[in-house]
Amino acid sequence: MFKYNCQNPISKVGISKLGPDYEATDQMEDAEVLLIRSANLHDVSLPENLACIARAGAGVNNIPLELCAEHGIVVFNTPGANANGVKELVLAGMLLASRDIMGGIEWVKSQKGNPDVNAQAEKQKKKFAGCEINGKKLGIIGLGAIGQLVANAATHLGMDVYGYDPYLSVDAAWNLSRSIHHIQDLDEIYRECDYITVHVPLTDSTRNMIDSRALELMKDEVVILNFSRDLLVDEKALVQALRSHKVKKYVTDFANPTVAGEPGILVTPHLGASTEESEDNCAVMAVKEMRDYMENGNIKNSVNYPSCDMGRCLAQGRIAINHRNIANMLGQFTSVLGEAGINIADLTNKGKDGYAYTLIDIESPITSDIIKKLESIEGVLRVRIVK
Ligand SMILES: NC(=O)C1=CN([C@@H]2O[C@H](COP(=O)(O)OP(=O)(O)OC[C@H]3O[C@@H](n4cnc5c(N)ncnc54)[C@H](O)[C@@H]3O)[C@@H](O)[C@H]2O)C=CC1
Ligand SMILES: O=C(O)C(=O)COP(=O)(O)O
Repeated sequence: MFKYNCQNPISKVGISKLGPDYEATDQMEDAEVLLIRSANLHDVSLPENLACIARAGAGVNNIPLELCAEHGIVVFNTPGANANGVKELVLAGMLLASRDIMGGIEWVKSQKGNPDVNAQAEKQKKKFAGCEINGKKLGIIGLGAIGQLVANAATHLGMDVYGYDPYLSVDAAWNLSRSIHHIQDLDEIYRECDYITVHVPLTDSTRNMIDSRALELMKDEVVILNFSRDLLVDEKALVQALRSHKVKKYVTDFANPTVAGEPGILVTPHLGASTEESEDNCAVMAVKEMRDYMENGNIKNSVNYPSCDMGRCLAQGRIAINHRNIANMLGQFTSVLGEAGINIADLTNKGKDGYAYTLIDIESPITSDIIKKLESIEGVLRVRIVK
């Protein structure tokens, strides 16, 4: 039986996929598995027996990834599972920024009971008029799961799309419409585009990427959309740019004291992934990844450990070892098992950056002594008996 704890509400469709071997606990410290969305785990102490964290969503800036890796805790996310939900809100954001749709709706609301509202509306409507997005240049920073959906949809809406992503995967490139201009120099996006939308993860290297220098390069009356993370934008500089009419509108999904109530800023309360479909997709994928790890030791879509797949264990037993990505680890593992007379049926070892992971199928039962020996090898972070 595995104990799991949810730090955020997780869709019932996902929870229903857990099966009888999983028991919910309200006590985070008892959990072997955490299922989360945006809960901030940077300031909490992680449970002693925590084996993995499954983030039902894309962004993992709320999780101390390095600390988790150091403790042999594998962190998963669900790439692409909520991308369509975000794409649709980005499209809505572009339209809301182009005409004063919100202002117009509010005006009509304020006319409740006015028998002359129809005639008045015809007079007032010019206040809320705007422009079309058809034919405008859209710059997309980050062409991952969301960026590529936004790019393709925008081309269908008649926009001239400029995309920038220095780490673009081959798969992502295949998915992109051929009419999208592949931009090598980010400044070109800043200089050329009427709408700029950012779809990169928040990391130390992307923090504040839209700063006062970037804002200065932009066209007058640019519209900026941020459905990624608020800290990607220097929002104090952005407010100045709005007040001086350099920026026409800022559309953001992240409420904070700098943007709340500021004229020219449209803020939604982190609604990008809050659709039934995205919530279900993310939860189902998170549960699937987590179960494959807990039950088989396999790793798919981890953000701090390498992928590793040995299928289901058909041997007598399986050991999972999380360790540093350094020389001679495998040799030491096989020596310990060999000295104990345990034959290895199968073995996989994968490394990613500073961390590595080894799965070993064995043909006889393992004892706590052998586990202790494996744990005491320099560089081993965690040993888990999967079967
Ligand atoms: N508002 C919301 O509810 C949601 C927000 N998000 C945010 O959106 C971000 C992106 O999500 P996905 O597209 O699903 O992630 P993804 O991982 O599929 O795509 C991110 C892309 O950014 C690119 N990238 C990284 N650094 C870059 C840089 N310096 N310049 C240009 N491109 C760069 C990567 O190569 C990758 O293609 C997430 O990290 C998260 O912060 C994601 C889902 C929902
Ligand atoms: O997936 C992401 O990165 C998101 O920002 C969505 O967050 P949420 O699951 O709605 O708290």
